[in-house]
Amino acid sequence: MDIITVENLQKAFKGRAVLKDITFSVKKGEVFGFLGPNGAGKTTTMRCMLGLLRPDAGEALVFGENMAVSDRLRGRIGVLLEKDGLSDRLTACENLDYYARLYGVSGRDERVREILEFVGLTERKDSLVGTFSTGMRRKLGIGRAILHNPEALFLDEPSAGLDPEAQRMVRDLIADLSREEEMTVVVNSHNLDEVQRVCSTVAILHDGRIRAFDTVERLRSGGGAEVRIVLSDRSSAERALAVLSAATGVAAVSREGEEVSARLDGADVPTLVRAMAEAGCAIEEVRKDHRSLEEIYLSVVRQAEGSA
Ligand SMILES: Nc1ncnc2c1ncn2[C@@H]1O[C@H](COP(=O)(O)OP(=O)(O)OP(=O)(O)O)[C@@H](O)[C@H]1O
Repeated sequence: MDIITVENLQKAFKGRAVLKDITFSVKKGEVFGFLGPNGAGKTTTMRCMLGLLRPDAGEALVFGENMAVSDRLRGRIGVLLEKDGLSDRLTACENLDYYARLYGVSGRDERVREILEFVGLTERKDSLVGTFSTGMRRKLGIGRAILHNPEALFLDEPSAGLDPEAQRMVRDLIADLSREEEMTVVVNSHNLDEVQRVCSTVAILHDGRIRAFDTVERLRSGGGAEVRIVLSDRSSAERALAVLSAATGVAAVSREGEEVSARLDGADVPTLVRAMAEAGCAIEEVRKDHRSLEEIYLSVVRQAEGSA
């Protein structure tokens, strides 16, 4: 079931087209990563989805409705934008309590305690938010966004400016929300490693258009996985090279000493390993690699720049 549908979205600021034609959808329970260079239009798209900005054409629907006109949807979504809505002059606990009242959360005290625990801030619950590090503040911001148990969560650059440990905590929080709460999560991000680790689906935005949109798994295995085989000796490697060259579904083969590499185009690894073993190759190690999301992102963006 699609929770979010964005269709042919267009938006210009002062006559400059920022979103030229944006179409994608997000299914229930997915963690969707929205990627793109600075200024590509990620935040603008998110603001259109949230009903904070009116598109010039096209539509962005959440739970089948336009958020700009359907206020009752607010309780079903959680949002953490660049401005996190937390007050420096209140403690972590008081901030959450304020929002719990605003959302009419039942069992307020218990829920605030639960959220503080979930984001790992129980020990700092009585500290003023103004004294928090960027990472602690971000965690509390995520806690604030999920306080009312939303079905869908929108995060704009959740790990920007965080050190690696805090980035990891944010990543783990997102993964937990998806796994344990089956929350649908939309993440705008520049952090390709984070997206590769937590997102199930991604869209790559460049110059106001979607240049790639697929599951992370399919994107990474598209364009051919590569298999590397280490043989025990050189004659085995030469034999393996001959077997792989003759096999169907192998796009390219090369050898370097005792190591043979093959780019796959339909062939599966167990069949190739069996064929090499039958030809008497002494195999030490077999490793299959997929392209990283970073490689895919860079090639998509470069291709888009080349065609612009
Ligand atoms: N309210 C506005 N008025 C004028 N221009 C705007 C407005 N909001 C965004 N823009 C412009 O639209 C473009 C896209 O901005 P947006 O913030 O959506 O990009 P982004 O992909 O989120 O970038 P970043 O990764 O840097 O956050 C930018 O050139 C920005 O200056």
